[in-house]
Amino acid sequence: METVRFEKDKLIIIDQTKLPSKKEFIELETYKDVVKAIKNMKVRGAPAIGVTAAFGLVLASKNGDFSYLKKAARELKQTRPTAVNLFWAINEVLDHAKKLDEWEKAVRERAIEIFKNDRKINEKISENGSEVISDGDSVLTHCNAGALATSGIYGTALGVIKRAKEKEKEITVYCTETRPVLQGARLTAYELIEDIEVNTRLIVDNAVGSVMPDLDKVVVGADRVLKDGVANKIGTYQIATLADRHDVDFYVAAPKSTFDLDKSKKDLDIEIRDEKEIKEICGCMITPKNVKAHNPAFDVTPLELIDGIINEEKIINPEKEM
Ligand SMILES: CSC[C@@H](O)[C@@H](O)C(=O)COP(=O)(O)O
Repeated sequence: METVRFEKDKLIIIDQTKLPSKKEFIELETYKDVVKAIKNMKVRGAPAIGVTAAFGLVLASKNGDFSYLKKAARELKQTRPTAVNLFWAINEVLDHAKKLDEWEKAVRERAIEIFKNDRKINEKISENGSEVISDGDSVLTHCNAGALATSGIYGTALGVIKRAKEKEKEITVYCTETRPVLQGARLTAYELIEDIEVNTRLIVDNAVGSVMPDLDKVVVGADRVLKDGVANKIGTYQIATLADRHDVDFYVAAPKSTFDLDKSKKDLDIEIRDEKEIKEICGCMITPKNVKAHNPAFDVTPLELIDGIINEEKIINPEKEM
């Protein structure tokens, strides 16, 4: 699954809004193209938007003017507010560029490094997380935290499942549709059956309570690990609450670049997306035209509902170690 690649001074991404019906790649030639692609969710998922923004800066650096690079960084930071990886990756590239005289070269070097490291980190998260999955487990995941949400190959939460499957553990994966953008129905279901080839059951979001008694584990990704909770796709908090009620272990898989432990829930800017995402399906209005919809894209799960946060180093017990 190739989410992002940088080739001949162009950024090539798979258009995630078209999946699974079309596997279409688009070429981004300027940082403005990258801004649009992130806003429109052609690329999405915390690590993937970080990596894409880093390459957006490479495209901006071709202009040769450092103030243009800083302008690009400001605009890229305004695309989506919640996932910290976006801000982390942009700051990493800028800091590296400031250190070297040949700043254009530095921008490119750091962006490529972030991309390559993300792949290695995903592999480590997947290996660490695969240890919590037992043979015969039924595991639920929400949204898409797979290869498509990262630089590729493993992903985070889906990487845990992929690695467990590689270790020949028999697993059944329940995946939620994840309204309103349907990352679960379109992207996770696709990765689970096409790439991971695991026994998969797609469920509507409202079915989580009904299947919870049959589950052994929940594994999700994260957009920001805060000192008092984990921000992830809207609906994660209610899944964690149900898991707690049914004594099902709830895990978050996320790289250290998703950690922002100086901030707490009250500091978080939760993205509110266009109400059209709720009111329309495939461009067709399904609600009364004038109804007001409220569309927060993320929620925060308090640490006491989380049994472990799996990163590239270890599995953290959030209540004891954070
Ligand atoms: C490894 S991806 C982790 C998260 O970014 C993922 O779970 C998620 O919430 C994605 O939201 P999205 O709105 O699709 O960007």
